[in-house]
Amino acid sequence: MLVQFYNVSKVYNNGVKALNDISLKVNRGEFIFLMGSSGAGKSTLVKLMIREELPTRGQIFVASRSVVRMKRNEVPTLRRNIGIVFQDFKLLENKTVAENVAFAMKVVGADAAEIRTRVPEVIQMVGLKGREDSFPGQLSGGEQQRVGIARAIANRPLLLIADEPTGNLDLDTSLEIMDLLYDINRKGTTVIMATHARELVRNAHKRIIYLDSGKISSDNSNGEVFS
Ligand SMILES: Nc1ncnc2c1ncn2[C@@H]1O[C@H](COP(=O)(O)OP(=O)(O)OP(=O)(O)O)[C@@H](O)[C@H]1O
Repeated sequence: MLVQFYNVSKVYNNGVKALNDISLKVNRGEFIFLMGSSGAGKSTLVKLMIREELPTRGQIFVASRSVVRMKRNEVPTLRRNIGIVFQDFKLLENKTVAENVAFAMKVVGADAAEIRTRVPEVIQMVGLKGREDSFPGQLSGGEQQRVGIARAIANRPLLLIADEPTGNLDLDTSLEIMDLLYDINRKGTTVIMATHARELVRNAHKRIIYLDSGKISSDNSNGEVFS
């Protein structure tokens, strides 16, 4: 078991109840779509997993460690085990493709030799060989998201969280990004992808968790899309 939520609720300081008694388990190796309308609580669920927010009630475990009881000095280890891909890429514009990936490794304390071998490896994996020295501004949206994915997997995370990763991309490019995420999942990384894109989820035959007003309204392993 990689992620466990037990009766988790989150009430923000302004009184908004973003999550209401959520329980869920994620096995190692799963690929999960997280769906639900705007405000349903998807981002809150993600923030709790990476301990950017703490729950108001309930327990959360990631890789058997309690995220709630975790000491401050254990948070970097948690975050190293989780790679995150953002809708708006969040690349460093004044760094090249290779430097963006290398930087993500440097900040978690990887040594120079490790960085030298791993950076070309992940760049190749995401299909950007030959673009190492390009800057983000010289790349298409799809290519920029590939850099975002390369950076997220550079430290070999147990879990990859993609928050609306295709939100800024056209359908063809989105499908290419999906193939890349499936490929990463096949190689063993657990993937949780929050999305509104029904056309990507439909026929994917992956587990879909629907949130509705802070509750899980369905959790379907067959990958059936409900209206
Ligand atoms: N930091 C915060 N402080 C107060 N309320 C918040 C905060 N973050 C989120 N909320 C509220 O919590 C609820 C759930 O928001 P959340 O961002 O988790 O939804 P979401 O499903 O990710 O939405 P979207 O699809 O638009 O990203 C919303 O009502 C939102 O306004």
